[in-house]
Amino acid sequence: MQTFSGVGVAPGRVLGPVRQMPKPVQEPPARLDGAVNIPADVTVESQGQRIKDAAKAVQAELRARAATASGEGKEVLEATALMAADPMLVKSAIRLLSPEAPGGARTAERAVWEAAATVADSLKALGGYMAERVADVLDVRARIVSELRGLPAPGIPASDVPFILAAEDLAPADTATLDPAKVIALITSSGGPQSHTAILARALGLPAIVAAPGVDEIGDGTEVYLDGAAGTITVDPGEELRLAAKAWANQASTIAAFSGSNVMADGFRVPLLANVGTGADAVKAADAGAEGVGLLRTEFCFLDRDDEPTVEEQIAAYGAVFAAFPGKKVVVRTLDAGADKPLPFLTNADEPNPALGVRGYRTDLTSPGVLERQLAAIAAAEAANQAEVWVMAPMISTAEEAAHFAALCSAAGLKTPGVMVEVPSAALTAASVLREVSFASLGTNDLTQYAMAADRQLGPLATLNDPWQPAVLQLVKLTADGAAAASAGGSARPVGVCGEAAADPALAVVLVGLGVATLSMSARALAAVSAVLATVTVAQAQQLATAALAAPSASAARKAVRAQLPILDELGL
Ligand SMILES: C=C(OP(=O)(O)O)C(=O)O
Ligand SMILES: [Mg+2]
Repeated sequence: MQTFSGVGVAPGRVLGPVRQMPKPVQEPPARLDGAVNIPADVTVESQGQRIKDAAKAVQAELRARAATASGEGKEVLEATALMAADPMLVKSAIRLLSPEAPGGARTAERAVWEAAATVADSLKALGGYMAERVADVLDVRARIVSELRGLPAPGIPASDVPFILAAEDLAPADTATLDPAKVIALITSSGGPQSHTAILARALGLPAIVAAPGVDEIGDGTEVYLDGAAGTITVDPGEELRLAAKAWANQASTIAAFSGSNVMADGFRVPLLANVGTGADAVKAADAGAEGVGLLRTEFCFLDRDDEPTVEEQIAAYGAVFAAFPGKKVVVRTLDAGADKPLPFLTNADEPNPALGVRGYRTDLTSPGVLERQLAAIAAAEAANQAEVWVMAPMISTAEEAAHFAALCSAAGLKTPGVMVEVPSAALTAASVLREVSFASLGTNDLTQYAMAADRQLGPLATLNDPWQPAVLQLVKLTADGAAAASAGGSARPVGVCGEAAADPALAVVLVGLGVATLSMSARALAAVSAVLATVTVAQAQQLATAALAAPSASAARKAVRAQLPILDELGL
């Protein structure tokens, strides 16, 4: 039995066939020249026919998928299918094959590439609804070029049977097309525990393993067993593992749904909130019992566009989230563009070191006005809804930045300003940072990458990029202690956690023991985290936190804490 190992980022034991995520389509070389001789049997006519056939094949494939889809997905597939055989696109591609075309003859692939780029540019220039179709044109282009090359279509593979999706890594945009009814687990050769694959897996409740070298080479259709807690993948599993997967499926359904009010064994309340990116996520989170939203990733509302959303568009997007939580807390994070979440209208793609670049709150330096307009939109959406809105800035490094952000919030009429603590300098100076604002939320994903100087997206660094690292836990403690000092004699400055650490039930116990007041996670994790917190008192959580802080390594900390929480094994977590 061949095995692969990586970093388990979402628990679960499942068995199924692997499907590989096709590699992104590469741009075809610019044009035919002396180096690429056209074989004698290749004529403009034969190339033109190839383009027509490829466009038709893509259309047929999309139509077939639309026939089995429903709702919004069906509409999108139908619209894309129409675009695939659009005579305008096919005709202008064929025109570019001719030696008389401006710039000379092109290969069929290149002609499609350029023709679609021209269509995309004109749609963009039209703006509004038309501009929103640009992504569809580029999707169709990638599909036709893949068809011409005889390669699998880009994007998450279509399949009639449930499968385990294997990839090098997944991008935030892949979220939209991933059907959790078909994809039963995720395995990637790259990415770390805080990568978007990991975040996506937890959001969808899918078992997942990242940073497992070689899994992007497993053949399509190969049956594998994976254990998301252990981080192992076994090819051609035997009967024993088949039974283990079955047992897990039975056990997983025994965790009680979250009641909507998280209480520890001694009656202490630690509100469990949800991380969301859109109004649809917020509705799901409210249904799952979330006590509010601890992180609204506003950039997730605008990932598919390259211009700044208007204030009206923003009001609608935030309002949809607020409407799902009347009377409850919703913490909005202002745009966190840059590094792993590039937004073309805010970030410079040529930065040599994007994680240390102009990202998050720092984009206010290079694109003044965007933050003020966003705060105005948040305030307007708040006025139109009943949610209790808190606002925080990502990537705050100093007390001065915190004070500036608080002043901007106050000018916009937003009463509860806060900061994300995800840069070690903010944790180290938490008392002065928190004197400037009303609350803090620990972004343990970035705090870990910056504390350990390990890019959160890099597979080989996944062991460093682990929020159980005692250095990260020290920074969490410093933040909680600093907030307590800033609050002394005045109003309380609560510290929450909204990084992925909060979704790990064992680590959630440690975080509470370190003084964290609220935990925010993907809605899928609420039930498991609540079930585990219900078995410990605050005093026990503090003892476990002390043990974790004293451990010599992340794995020793995890092991020491897990050994004291028998409920984890009982629930298969
Ligand atoms: C919650 C966080 O933000 P993001 O993952 O969106 O960077 C974090 O850094 O922990
Ligand atoms: Mg972050």
